[in-house]
Amino acid sequence: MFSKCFSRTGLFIWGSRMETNTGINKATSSFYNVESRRDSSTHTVLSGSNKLKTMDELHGPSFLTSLYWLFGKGYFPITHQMQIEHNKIYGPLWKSKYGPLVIVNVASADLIEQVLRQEGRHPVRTDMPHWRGYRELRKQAYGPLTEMGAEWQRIRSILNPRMLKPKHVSMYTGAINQVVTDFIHRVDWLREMKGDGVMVNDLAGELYKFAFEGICSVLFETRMGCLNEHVPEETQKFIFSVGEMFRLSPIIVLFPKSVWPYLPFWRHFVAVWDHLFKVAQELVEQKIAEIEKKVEKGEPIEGEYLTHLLVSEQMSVTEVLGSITELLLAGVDTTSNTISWALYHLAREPDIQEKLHKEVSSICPGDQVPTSDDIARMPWLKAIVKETLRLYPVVPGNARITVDNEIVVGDYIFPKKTLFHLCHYAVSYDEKYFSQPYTFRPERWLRGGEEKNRQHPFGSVPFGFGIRACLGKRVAELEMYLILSRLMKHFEVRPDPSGATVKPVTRTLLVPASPINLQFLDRRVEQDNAVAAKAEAI
Ligand code: HEM
Repeated sequence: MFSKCFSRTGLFIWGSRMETNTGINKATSSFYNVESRRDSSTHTVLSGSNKLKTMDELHGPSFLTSLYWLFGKGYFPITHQMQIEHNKIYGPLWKSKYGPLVIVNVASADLIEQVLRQEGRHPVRTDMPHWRGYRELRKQAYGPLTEMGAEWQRIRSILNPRMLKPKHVSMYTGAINQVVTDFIHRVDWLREMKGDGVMVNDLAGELYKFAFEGICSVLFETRMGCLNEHVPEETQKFIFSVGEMFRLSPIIVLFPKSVWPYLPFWRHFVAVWDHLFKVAQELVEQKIAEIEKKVEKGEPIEGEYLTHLLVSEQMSVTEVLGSITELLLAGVDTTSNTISWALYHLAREPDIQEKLHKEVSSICPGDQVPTSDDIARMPWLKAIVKETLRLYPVVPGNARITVDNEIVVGDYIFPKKTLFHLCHYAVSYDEKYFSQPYTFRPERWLRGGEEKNRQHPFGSVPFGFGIRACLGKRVAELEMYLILSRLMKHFEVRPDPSGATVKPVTRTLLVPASPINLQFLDRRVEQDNAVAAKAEAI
């Protein structure tokens, strides 16, 4: 039973696979001068002057030991931490057994680079049976997260340009800035109504609404009212459904597919997916109706993401719906949690916050609202986001599966269909790559700095790597930069006076284990008081 669960994925990794036409990836084979080929995974392979070991020679915890770690020692909700502990015990390459399934864990930047650089034409993370199972059940199309092979490549080639090309992404600045303005009003309202004039409780919960509103404004050019005083029920339900889907995913995969229909939480899992697709479908239908009206009236059809997808007719409406649903769900918890962690640290590190406030105020003085051009001149802001993602990579463990080729990683040769778990969280906290790894030090990311020059390019890759890397990277960055810079202009953020520290847990994604509550002190009042004091003095 456990083999299926862990095999198929998502217990603690997001995965994908490598494909090449030859047996052993060319780059690696020439590096290792691999001449003789593995004839069975149980024998050591002689390759030129190098002796490659096989997977059988790789050590690691047994099935029972792994179960003990997860459920006996309580690492199931903190599998990111288990990466660090196992790295200490077994070194940077070890295998974990779950019944007949074997996962190869990779916890060094060099070895992760080797795995990722051997990525084939159609990388796939994992087969995601539970997510794909829902789509099969409801006859829905796969999107970029769940599709594979040549079909995946086709979808990405359609979805990529308006998500990743800087000239397109910068066009979303106005829409996102309006959402930021509404978020600031909401912070004002929350402080007044619920926080004794300063506190905002459960910041991550509030930022989910921001992120949902933000991604909807990008995809649909529509406002959802998530940041109104009274949040629409549908929106609340959507955000709740995303959270439930991520929470249930690692539980569902514990069971073989054949028993899913009999599990009480499978019904709940299907219901939350139904809601995600329903919301996306309503938005897509609304857009189709808008376009049809314009066509009838002979008006030009202008618009960004969804309009372009529908008008270009490169995908069927069902395919558009499959992709839009996945973009929506990928766009909520990811950015919101990263912004929460950034603010959490800024509140605890007043010097870092002050430096950011100065940077933003000097580039955008007075009431000037930061734009994407302004952001390009804010290296401290960017360094803060990078450092936040190093300490809290939303995807703490990514993956790749070799599908139809053997590859060499380190001193080992791995057969096809090997599942590699890329332990990004462990690497982020490794002293080899980052000095004072547990300290929030954005300066390590500043260009020209000594530490930056020494950095390993695969030390922190929070958005993944290669052609299967995050589709929303540029939009996510723009959202995070625009909101953090504006919040800094308006507020000084201070920690929860109760002194509560917040730790992360892994629920597919890395999220805060408890609510992040922060004080937001109004800088506008301070500025007004300073002006008044100056006037009085004169
Ligand atoms: C802080 C924000 C975010 C982080 C850290 C993040 C991180 C990641 C990572 C690590 C992957 C896997 C990449 C790989 O396997 O190499 C991924 C995939 C993906 N992300 Fe993001 N993401 C973020 C925000 C977003 C947003 C806002 C969207 C939607 C607009 C999005 C959409 C996607 C999609 C669709 C994929 C699947 C791509 C594919 O398999 O082809 N992400 N993301």
